[in-house]
Amino acid sequence: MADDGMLLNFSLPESGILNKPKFKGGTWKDRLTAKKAAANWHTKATQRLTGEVVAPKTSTKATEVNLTELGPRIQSTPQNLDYGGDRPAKKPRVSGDFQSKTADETEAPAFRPQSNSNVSKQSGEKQATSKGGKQIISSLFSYNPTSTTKPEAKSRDEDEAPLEPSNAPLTSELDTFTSLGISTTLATHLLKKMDLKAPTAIQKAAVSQLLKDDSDAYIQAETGSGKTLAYLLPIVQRLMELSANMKKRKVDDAVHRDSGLFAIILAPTRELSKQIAQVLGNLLRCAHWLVATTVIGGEKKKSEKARLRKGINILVATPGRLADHLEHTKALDVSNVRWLVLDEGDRLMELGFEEEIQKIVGNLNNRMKAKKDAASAIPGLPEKRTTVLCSATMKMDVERLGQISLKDAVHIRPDPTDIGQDAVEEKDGQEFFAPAQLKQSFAVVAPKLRLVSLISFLKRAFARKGSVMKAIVFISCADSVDFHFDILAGNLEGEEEKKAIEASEGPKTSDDEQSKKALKSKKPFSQSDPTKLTVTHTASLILSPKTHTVTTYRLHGSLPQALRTSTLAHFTKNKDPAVLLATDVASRGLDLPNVDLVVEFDPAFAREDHLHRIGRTARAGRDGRACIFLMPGCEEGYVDVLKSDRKDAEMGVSIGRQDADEILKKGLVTSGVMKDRLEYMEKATDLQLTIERWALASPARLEAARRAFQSHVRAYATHVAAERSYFNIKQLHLGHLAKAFALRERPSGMKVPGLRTGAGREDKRPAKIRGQGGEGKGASTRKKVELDLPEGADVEEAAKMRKAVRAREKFMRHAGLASEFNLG
Ligand SMILES: Nc1ncnc2c1ncn2[C@@H]1O[C@H](COP(=O)(O)OP(=O)(O)OP(=O)(O)O)[C@@H](O)[C@H]1O
Repeated sequence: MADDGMLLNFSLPESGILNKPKFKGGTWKDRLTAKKAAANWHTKATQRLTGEVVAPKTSTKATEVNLTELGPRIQSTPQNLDYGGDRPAKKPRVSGDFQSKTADETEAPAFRPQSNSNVSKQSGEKQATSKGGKQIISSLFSYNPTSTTKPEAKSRDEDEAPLEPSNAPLTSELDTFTSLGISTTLATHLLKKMDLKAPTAIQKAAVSQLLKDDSDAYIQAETGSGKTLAYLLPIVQRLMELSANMKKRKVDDAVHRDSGLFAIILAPTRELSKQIAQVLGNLLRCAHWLVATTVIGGEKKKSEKARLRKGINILVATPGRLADHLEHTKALDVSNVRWLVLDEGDRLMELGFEEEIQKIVGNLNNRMKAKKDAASAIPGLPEKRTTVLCSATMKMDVERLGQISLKDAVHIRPDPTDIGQDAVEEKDGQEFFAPAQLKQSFAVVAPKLRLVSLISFLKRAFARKGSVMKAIVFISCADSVDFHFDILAGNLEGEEEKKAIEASEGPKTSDDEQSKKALKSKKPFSQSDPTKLTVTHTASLILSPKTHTVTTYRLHGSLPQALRTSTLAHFTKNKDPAVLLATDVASRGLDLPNVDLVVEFDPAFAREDHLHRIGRTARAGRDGRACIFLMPGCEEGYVDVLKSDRKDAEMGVSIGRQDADEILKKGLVTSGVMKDRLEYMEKATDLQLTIERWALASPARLEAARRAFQSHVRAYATHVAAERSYFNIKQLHLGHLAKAFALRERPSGMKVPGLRTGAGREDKRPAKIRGQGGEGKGASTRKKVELDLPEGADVEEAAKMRKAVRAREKFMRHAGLASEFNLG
């Protein structure tokens, strides 16, 4: 089969499986090692077949590898993890150490499907020779750690009816927009032009409060509950009233673009800012004399300045860019600003925008005071400015941010009776949950099986047209997004590509071939090397079933802004099935239609981020599914965090659980009938080997795979301290993980030139200087990222958390993520 010499030993040896094989070839050391491995396997198989119980050893002696730039020494074999249960310290075997062997001469059973799959999983790792470099080719199904969790008896079934939604519009006849104080004109516009019949619970609470008085407010509600309109509606309503008053008093015709800037909305990402501006634009169609615009960077400042000069009433901005304009754009007069909204306030804080926000607030205060002194305020304009903070998740940072910009803020939350729930018992005021109707599950997948399991999972999800229209897969870093995009994009080149598709689907009929040909013709990029950053979407050969095409997309902060925008727009408009591979740039606030599945392939760095990620589905009362991939061992402890997402946990609603075996069977054995019980292993192995060969075939791809692996490990080291017991880098089996990046080399020897530093960013200056806000001079004065310290956290814990945040910040810069959040 393979030119890499991998032998898949599917048939039972004639001498019987319990007879010891003979060892030939290689050096005496290799023969001895192989003999020992086979003897060990032989003993275990005998014990199992004779019913003898083998007590698993819980620890393995770790072999340490020093992965450059990772900081702490990381062990290639994790501590305290049961990798096969009875294995002595494993010395990685390297194919280059062997002399060339024929398939017949290869003895250690790498992948040995037998009647007892447990036995096959205990079989030894296998090495093979390759022309040239040293390679480790391990079997996918051997030495995998065993899971520590069991499916719960009362788990929510996939096909079960969803629970009552908690973020849907209200259904009572009494709950109308007009009953909240919204004018008939605006309410009619909402109904007729935006198809919004009734407010959601948070809109009901926020609109009535913000129309009633000018107190600062903190709006907190689940993801997808309509918070954007919850703050936009009262602002637009108040401005429409102001305009009507001016007309009545004959002060002026009405409010127009030169009347002044009345409201500023700040958001942490450009994508979110654009989305808010779009909702606002739709709203303002019924008040065309009000003008809104965005200043978010990513385009020439000159054109932003020109728009500001023309006059605007509402501004949507990212903090860095706004601070910059406040300093350098004279035309920007903020003396009339009476509403300041900080959307995703906790994120703004977390990414170190505190200084910019302080600068902005200070500037607004000064200009407002100066204007008052000049007694030239517009009649009817509120005396004081209202600051509104909006987020689905609340942390200490947000409260700190509140202290600098919010005074005696009213905490606005949905009335529990409106969302069919009892009042939530608050623990330190920090309770936030996933939407009730969201079906959550977790997949326990060993590191080696991650890549094939992801492909299988997505194949299964998109198998039936209409079952999943759109999915988002969250990946920790941009390099890894690119690597997985290249694979899903079907960029496996010619024969290999065909083999991978066949491996994952079985042989094709001529009709199938035709449909695949049609798919191929859609491919817009070169087949030879990793796709260029200019390609962000393409038909996915590997995911597309015979009946329809699945398009794969990628999105991360290292892409040029114009491309980020066009990619999202394309994904949004695409009416056919599509999957978006994205970093956390897509986790906050984005309202992408028809997303019915979120996959957290890499768990989020913190629970709050996880809630925002899964909140991209199950929005505004619609159904949705979310699945998180966890590795066997300590990561499975994260299920407790998943349980804490649910208000209904006490009602016995549990989180569904899937195993890699199940995922592979469902995704790869598409005929529905397995030829034998181990067919899925064969298919998974073929798929994995094809991808490995594809990666090996080009130095550029290999480098991309290495880069992805290293960035992934770096990212892994940046989980918040509070969750590091689940995501413990010392427990990470780097060798096994490397396989999920199609690598056949030791992590310790890996050299990755040119790790991503934010390529594709328009602003190439260092993050420090970019921190000045675009046209900055000198070094940044940005403060260190502040922490989400729980009350009573001790000094040691605080230090740990600080370190984690710093590491995360450093990683973000390294991985080009800083630009995702416009840290400059
Ligand atoms: N009253 C309503 N009736 C029906 N749909 C609504 C209503 N209000 C908002 N929506 C829709 O709900 C979806 C989510 O709204 P929005 O993006 O404002 O949620 P959010 O609470 O800000 O979410 P996140 O926390 O993820 O940012 C949007 O598609 C929006 O059009």
